[in-house]
Amino acid sequence: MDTKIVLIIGPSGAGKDTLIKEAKKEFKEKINFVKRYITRESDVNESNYYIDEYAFEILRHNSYFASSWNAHGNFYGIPKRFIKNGINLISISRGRIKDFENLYDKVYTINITLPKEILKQRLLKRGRENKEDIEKRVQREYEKIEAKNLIEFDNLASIEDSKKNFISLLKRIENE
Ligand SMILES: Nc1ncnc2c1ncn2[C@@H]1O[C@H](COP(=O)(O)OP(=O)(O)OP(=O)(O)O)[C@@H](O)[C@H]1O
Repeated sequence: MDTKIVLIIGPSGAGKDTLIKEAKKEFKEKINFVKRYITRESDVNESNYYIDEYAFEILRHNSYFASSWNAHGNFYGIPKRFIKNGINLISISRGRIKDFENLYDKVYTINITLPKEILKQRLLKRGRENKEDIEKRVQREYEKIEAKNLIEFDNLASIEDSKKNFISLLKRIENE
């Protein structure tokens, strides 16, 4: 079985977590939902591994991570040894696509998209951030995505329909 990397990207509120959760229910251990190391405690919705900054730096220095980054003062890293044969699904920011393309032959990038107005409505409904924050998130402009195999995934449909489309997309990649 080939190693395939499926990267999930898209703006905040596009539906990345929702679709990944649905894929987990469908595929279970047939897909490797790749975990990460983080230099902070995981929140209740995450199942990542905590590591302190000192240990993180030693691992990073020794090329332990396929990809690592810093966001809001914390370090995140995806160990190379977490990548398995078959499909590996990883949610990351677009800035890290190249890390994986440099290391692995088969990398697919799925960009979850939504019109800004709908994005805003969904973020408001989710209610995790305040209005000002949401406005900033929605107005964020992104540069063109540079990816070898870029797949645009429109998440306008109902969760039920989008879930089906997302699962068939993953099955197509699995059988390619
Ligand atoms: N197809 C859909 N139809 C309607 N609502 C949806 C759909 N997909 C996701 N949502 C809702 O939109 C909100 C944002 O989705 P989600 O949290 O999965 O986005 P995200 O891309 O993971 O965001 P973030 O990057 O901020 O974590 C959630 O409240 C979710 O229930």
